[in-house]
Amino acid sequence: MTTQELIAQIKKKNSFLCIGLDVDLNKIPSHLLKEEDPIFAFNKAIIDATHHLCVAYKPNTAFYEAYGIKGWQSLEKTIQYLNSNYPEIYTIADAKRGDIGNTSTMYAKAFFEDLAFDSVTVAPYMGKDSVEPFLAFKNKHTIMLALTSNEGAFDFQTKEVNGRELYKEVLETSKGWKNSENLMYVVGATKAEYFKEIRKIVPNSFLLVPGVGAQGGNLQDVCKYGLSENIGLLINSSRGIIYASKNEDFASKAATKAAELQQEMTAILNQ
Ligand SMILES: O=c1ccn([C@@H]2O[C@H](COP(=O)(O)O)[C@@H](O)[C@H]2O)c(=O)[nH]1
Repeated sequence: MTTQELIAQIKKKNSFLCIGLDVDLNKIPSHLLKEEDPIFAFNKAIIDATHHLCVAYKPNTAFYEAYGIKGWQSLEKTIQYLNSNYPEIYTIADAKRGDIGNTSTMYAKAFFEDLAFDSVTVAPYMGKDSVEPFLAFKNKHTIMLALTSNEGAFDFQTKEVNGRELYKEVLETSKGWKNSENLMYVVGATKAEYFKEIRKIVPNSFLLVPGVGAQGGNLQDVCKYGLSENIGLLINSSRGIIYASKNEDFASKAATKAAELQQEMTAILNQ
C-alpha cells in the first residue's frame, strides 16, 4: 500500500488506529483452545469485529514464533485472511529485524514478498547498509525504531552522540538514505513530551506509536505535537483492545474498546 492510499483510508475511516494482534494462548477465551488453530480463530474474530474502526493491524511476530511452526502458520493465515478479505487494511509485521545487507534482503523478502505485509519494523543499530535493503522494496514501508516506549529507551536512545541525542541522530541521518521516502519511525506514546522535537526533524513522516493502553500512554498527549499535515500517525494498542474480555463476547468487547479510541481520533481530526 502506498503512503497516499494509507492517508486516504485514515481520512475515510476517521481513524488512525492500529490494532496489535499479540496473541497469548494463556489470555484468549478457553473455548477457542478447542479450535484447530486457536490463534487464527482468535485473530479472525477480532479482525471481523474491528476492521471498520481501524486502518492497520500489527501482529508482533514474537507471539507467533513462540509457538514454533504452528505459530508461523497462524501468522501466515492471519496475513492471508487480511489481504484477501480486507485489502484496504494496512499491515505491519512487528519483527524488529536488521542485519548485514544480504541477510536484510532475505528478511525483507520474507515479510514483503512471502508473507506480503505492507511494512516491517527494523532496528537501526547496524546502520545504513542494514536498512537500505528493506527500503529498496517499492510500495512497502520500513518502520525504524527511533524512540521506543520502554524504560530502557533512556539507556541509549536519549544519550548524546555527535552533539545530539541518539534518537535524533537516527532520524536525521536516515533521511539521507536511498529510498528514505519508504521510512516510517517508531516513537512510544509514553514519550509524548518528545514529539515536538521529533516533528522538527521529520515533519511529515509517519510515526508508528505503541504504548497507548496497557503501557499508560495517552492519545491526546501524543496528538498535541505528533499530528502532521497528513496526519502522520498510526496509534497502536494491543492488549488494551484484544484482551478486553476472556469470555465468549471477547470480539464485541474488543470492538467497544477500539470504538472508544476511534471516536477520540474522530474528535481530534475534526477539531
Ligand atoms: O517501542 C516499542 C516498540 C514496539 N512495541 C510493541 O508494540 C506492542 C504494544 O503492545 P501493548 O499491549 O499495547 O502494550 C507490542 O507488540 C510491543 O512489542 C512497543 O510496545 N514499544
